[in-house]
Amino acid sequence: MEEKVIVCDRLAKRFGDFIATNEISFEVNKGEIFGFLGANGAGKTTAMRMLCGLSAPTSGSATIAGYDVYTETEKIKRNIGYMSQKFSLYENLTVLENVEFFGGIYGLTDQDIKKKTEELASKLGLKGEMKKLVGSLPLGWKQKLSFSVAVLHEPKIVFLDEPTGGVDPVTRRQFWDLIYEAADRGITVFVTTHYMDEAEYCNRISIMVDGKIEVLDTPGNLKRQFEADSMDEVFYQLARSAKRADS
Ligand SMILES: Nc1ncnc2c1ncn2[C@@H]1O[C@H](COP(=O)(O)OP(=O)(O)OP(=O)(O)O)[C@@H](O)[C@H]1O
Repeated sequence: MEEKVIVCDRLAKRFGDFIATNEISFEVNKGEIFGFLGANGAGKTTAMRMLCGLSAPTSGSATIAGYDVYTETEKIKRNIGYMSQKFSLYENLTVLENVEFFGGIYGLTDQDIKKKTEELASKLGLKGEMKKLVGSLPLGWKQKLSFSVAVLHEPKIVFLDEPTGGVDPVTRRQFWDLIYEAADRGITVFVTTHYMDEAEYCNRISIMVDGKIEVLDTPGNLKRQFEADSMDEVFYQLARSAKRADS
């Protein structure tokens, strides 16, 4: 049987009278790449914050790597990696200093950090750049580095919140090669994106509209269901029914 690393049942979050995430239910398997899509304001970030143990749900249940989102948030944090477009690396530290810093935060030994640093430098082709400030690197490199740092401690799940904003499809494709490698090692990838080429790369995707998950399936099945040639078309058909003002 497939190992379920995310199990979410009628998970909801209210802000006063407003229901940001409305009873969402789904499961994600070990090593799966799960795309979490929705228009602006659909409730993705709110849901992801609950799954990462950063915000208590109003109702429903969820376990992440077997740990409860109400009572075991510290254990959740130790077993996940997280990368977002907004928060990632320290721009005013060198590549090496960033890797050492996050390795330390994640509790890696000095020996592990050294080994991981060498692996990362060679895999990303950054051997000559380790002493450069992260701020001086092109955006695509920063994103790849940021992802590599988010999985430095081999977490069970890595959460990626719009990880590839602002780069071209070729650079996104290179980023996705890293995602596939991580998934092959058994790391589960939970990713939000607005780019439909990325949606096509996921094993399964859910699409949220106004706080609810409207559909959840493989990209191929969704295209068949909506008689669409692309995920763009599927997304458009669903998102145009959204009521929320900022969608
Ligand atoms: N702390 C809060 N208090 C009140 N309303 C909130 C709060 N956080 C989020 N919301 C509202 O909940 C809704 C969902 O927001 P959320 O950020 O989860 O959407 P999203 O799908 O991640 O959108 P985006 O793609 O723009 O990041 C929005 O209407 C937002 O204004």
